[in-house]
Amino acid sequence: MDAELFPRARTTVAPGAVHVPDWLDPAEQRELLDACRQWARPPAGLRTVRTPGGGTMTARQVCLGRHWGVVPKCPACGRAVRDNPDCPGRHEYPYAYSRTAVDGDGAPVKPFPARLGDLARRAVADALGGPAPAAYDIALINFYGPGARMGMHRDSDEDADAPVVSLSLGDTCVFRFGNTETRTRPWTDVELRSGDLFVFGGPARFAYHGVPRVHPGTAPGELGLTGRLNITLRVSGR
Ligand SMILES: O=C(O)CCC(=O)C(=O)O
Ligand SMILES: [Fe+2]
Repeated sequence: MDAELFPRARTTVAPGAVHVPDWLDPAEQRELLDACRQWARPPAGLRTVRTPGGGTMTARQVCLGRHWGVVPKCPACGRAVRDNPDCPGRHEYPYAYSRTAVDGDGAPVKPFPARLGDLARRAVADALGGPAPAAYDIALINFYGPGARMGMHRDSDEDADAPVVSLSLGDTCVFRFGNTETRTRPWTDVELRSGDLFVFGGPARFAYHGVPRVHPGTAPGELGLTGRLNITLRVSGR
């Protein structure tokens, strides 16, 4: 498998953005994968995410705690998205969090397990040091099958600036971590492998990032996963 002579080093990719290789051991990875398989079952299970322009994302997703997706109505004022420029809500972009799988089967989203909150706090403490916020309450789990990728975007639908915690399982990917101003360069490409942790908070919290490539067939054989899973843990602030 990974035959490096030396363990991969932890890297600060930008102030507030830290990559910790091999943060989850093989047993923890398997346990998390088993849990993801349960969470991916209906109701409110793994779904294809629609994009505002009528397309679909190539990574499929399941949410815990809050459902993230395209909403036809603004959660702040109840009017059609893009239809009320005076609203303090999120009219500029029709994604939002809700309690049900509004763009899926409509079922209530599964609860956010307390142990994922514990994991998130441990991750923040390990990666960034210092105290971690208590309030982790959202998990977005993305499954990358053959050819799936994710375009450059910011995680900006939360009402909190707590660090985002990202855990990777299965195939290795190229994770592109950019800047807070534009979705273009400068960026840094980081290889995320099964068990790796990436945390972005502080000045890096709202940086653009994406997954331009997943390397098929690179998952550790003993994990038993074809493809890649990424779990991001977040604080909704609501
Ligand atoms: O798959 C990844 O590593 C990144 C996922 C991501 O950026 C997101 O879910 O917002
Ligand atoms: Fe993201």
